[in-house]
Amino acid sequence: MTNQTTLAELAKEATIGGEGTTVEREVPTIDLSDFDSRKAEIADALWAASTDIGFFQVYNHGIAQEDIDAAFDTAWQFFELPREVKAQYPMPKGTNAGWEFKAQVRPSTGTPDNKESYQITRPNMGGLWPSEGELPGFQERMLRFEAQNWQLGMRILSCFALKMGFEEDFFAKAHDPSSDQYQSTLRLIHYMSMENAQPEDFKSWRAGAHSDFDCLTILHQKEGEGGLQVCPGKDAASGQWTDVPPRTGYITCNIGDMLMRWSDDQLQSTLHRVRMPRPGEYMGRRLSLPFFCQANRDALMVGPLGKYEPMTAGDYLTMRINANFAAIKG
Ligand SMILES: O=C(O)CCC(=O)C(=O)O
Ligand SMILES: [Fe+2]
Repeated sequence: MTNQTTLAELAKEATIGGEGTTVEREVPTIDLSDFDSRKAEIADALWAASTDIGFFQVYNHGIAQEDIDAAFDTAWQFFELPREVKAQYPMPKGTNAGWEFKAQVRPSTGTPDNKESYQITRPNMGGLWPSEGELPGFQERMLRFEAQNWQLGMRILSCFALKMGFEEDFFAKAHDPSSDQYQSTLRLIHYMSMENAQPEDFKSWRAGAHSDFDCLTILHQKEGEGGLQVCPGKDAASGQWTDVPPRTGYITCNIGDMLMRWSDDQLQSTLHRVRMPRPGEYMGRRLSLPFFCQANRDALMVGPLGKYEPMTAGDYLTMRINANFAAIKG
């Protein structure tokens, strides 16, 4: 069962690398204001969006816009550091920590994404923080932003817990940041400017089609820096993609493979990608800040309907990463 699932997930990615067509679809927007008193209603809306398209945007989400803007500014300060400085903090293989440059190859495309990224996974940051001299305040600001995202992620996951018949703090316990088993990740991404690019450069992808491995992704984007497209499950074979334009005040969220399995395939992990800008669109650099809620390595995934064998989140991720790697090599 386990291996079949992995192969099915990979087969889904490998057949979906083409351009496809663009269609309009509605991505639900969900108001999180008065969260505690409106929780049942919010949980219904989150569940409806996530059992259907697997993507939604939240507003009145509790993270101050100035904190999001400051996180983007700080991320840009990092990417502007000289290459030799960033190269001191390379991502160790098989981890989600440190800096990589055009190194993430997707099975769907077989080519590296046209981006650089820096990832923060709390327990794995030894030797990977830029020094205070190189970038003052970076570590402190980014850890604070990571915690704000964790908070929002756990609020949303508490609604899924409610719907799945678990205790409301079930997922917060499974994503405990004080444990050395913690593996949730804040990623800073810089997609390079295409202002002086050659026509053939536009044939690659900013991020090739993929589904996320995690439970839930909280994705910060900047208005005017679009490109994210989604392709919901039942339409994946038809290659019909839908633009999700970023809007100030809204945070885009999506279900990942881990929560799809954990929910016995009730919640949908949906293919998505970041396309290149088209003629007439903004050609400059694009930044995004996704936070991946990945349950701690020792968290045991047992679905409410018992569809799959119990498995730890650590084993699940290792299985996915190895299968991805094999698919790329094959
Ligand atoms: O940059 C984006 O908008 C999406 C990034 C993404 O899908 C990912 O890093 O998994
Ligand atoms: Fe993604």
